[in-house]
Amino acid sequence: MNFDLSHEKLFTYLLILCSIIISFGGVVRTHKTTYRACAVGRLNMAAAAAVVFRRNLFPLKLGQKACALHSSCALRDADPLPQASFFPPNDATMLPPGSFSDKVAFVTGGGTGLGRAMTQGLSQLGATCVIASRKLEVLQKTAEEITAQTGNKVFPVACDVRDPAAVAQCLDQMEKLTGLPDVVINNAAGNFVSPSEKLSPNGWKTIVDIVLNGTAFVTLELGKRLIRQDKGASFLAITTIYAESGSGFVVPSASAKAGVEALYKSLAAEWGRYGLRFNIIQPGPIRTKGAFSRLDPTGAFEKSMIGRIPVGRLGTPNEIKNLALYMSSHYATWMSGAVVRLDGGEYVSMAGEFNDLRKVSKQQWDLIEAMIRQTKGS
Ligand SMILES: CCCCCCCCC/C=C/C=C/C(=O)SCCNC(=O)CCNC(=O)[C@H](O)C(C)(C)COP(=O)(O)OP(=O)(O)OC[C@H]1O[C@@H](n2cnc3c(N)ncnc32)[C@H](O)[C@@H]1OP(=O)(O)O
Ligand SMILES: NC(=O)C1=CN([C@@H]2O[C@H](COP(=O)(O)OP(=O)(O)OC[C@H]3O[C@@H](n4cnc5c(N)ncnc54)[C@H](OP(=O)(O)O)[C@@H]3O)[C@@H](O)[C@H]2O)C=CC1
Repeated sequence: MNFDLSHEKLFTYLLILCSIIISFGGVVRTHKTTYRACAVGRLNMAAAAAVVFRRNLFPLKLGQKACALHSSCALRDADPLPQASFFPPNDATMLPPGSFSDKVAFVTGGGTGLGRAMTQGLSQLGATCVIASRKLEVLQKTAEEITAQTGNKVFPVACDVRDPAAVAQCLDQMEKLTGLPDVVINNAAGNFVSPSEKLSPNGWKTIVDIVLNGTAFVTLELGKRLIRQDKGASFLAITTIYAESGSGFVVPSASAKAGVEALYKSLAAEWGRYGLRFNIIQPGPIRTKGAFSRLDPTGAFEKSMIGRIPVGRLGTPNEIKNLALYMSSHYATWMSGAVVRLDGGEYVSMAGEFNDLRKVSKQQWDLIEAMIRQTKGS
């Protein structure tokens, strides 16, 4: 067997080994002060390991080395590309005030990240909102903050979307609080990067249960209730760009998100006759704690990811908010079965065979052109 252990790799493995040993120390010791010291040690070790891991994948220039060795720089956000200055995000709410007056909105995963941003926007434009997820404390805090900011009530309801009985109970609670919704946003999700050969059956099931079954339980239960009451509504699902292409290392999520898209397109065809619309947003990368802590925990991939986005930057939660509000509003009543990608061009940039030729310089193009012209008549 050929072991290629460069000094730097050896150092990385040693650091990871040290952090594991120190972690065990933290678990075994019970004295508070010692535990705290260990916890700090663990964090520093993890940060140092993250730095070295990142350096192995993307070697740094000389001037950056001092920063890389300092743990506070370890998980610094990657910079946007120069062209991003042409495309600044506009975080202002796009639709006119009152666009959701007298409307009720139900948002799963509305306590954090993109769900929170969409709830904030709906509430700002007049909606009464119900947000549902597992962590009641997180929901309560978000609900209080948004209600204080907009003056419109946001109700938190605890619900694990994997459990159909819990979903039914949550919707019972919602009916008592607000009545059935006019706007439904299926945003809750679970995900983590993992080589597929490391996935356990329960790892697979967990993601598929949250993303596909959870969306189906919420959508079918709400759909049946809305149909019974002869009430129209807009349903929106948040998927992702790799729902279409598939992606290695997030295979349960890719499979489940593709399922969600099939579910929504199918129901758009079947349930239009009941006054129900179904649409999908496929976001590209947007910095949220939930996503980045599970998809890029070391921070090693962010720079290369930004490098393949033609607009040169990540998206913002408010950009998704504005699109979601439009698609859920009375301005979009002719939109159903639509899949809208919002990703700064990342998807097409990854798909095109020749797109790496962006790296070719002007001089290199002159050379290439001359070589091609020389083939004339051959
Ligand atoms: C390249 C840079 C990327 C930067 C971002 C780019 C974005 C572009 C496109 C993005 C798409 C984004 C999609 C998203 O969905 S982001 C949303 C992320 N948010 C969340 O995931 C929030 C909710 N998540 C959770 O609660 C957990 O993470 C969870 C694991 C999904 C569920 O928690 P819980 O029910 O408590 O499950 P557990 O009991 O902890 O685990 C269940 C089984 O899963 C196994 N498992 C857990 N983590 C891992 C892992 N990292 N690797 C392998 N297996 C894992 C766990 O071991 C359990 O299985 P068992 O041991 O067999 O019982
Ligand atoms: N950020 C990004 O780059 C991208 C995100 N997306 C999609 O956007 C959506 C929001 O993600 P984002 O805001 O980034 O991440 P978050 O982790 O912040 O959001 C996920 C939400 O889902 C909730 N949730 C998870 N499991 C369950 C469950 N079993 N029952 C009920 N609620 C649950 C979580 O709340 P709780 O823990 O309280 O249950 C959380 O509020 C997701 O659908 C994600 O796939 C798509 C592409 C890119």
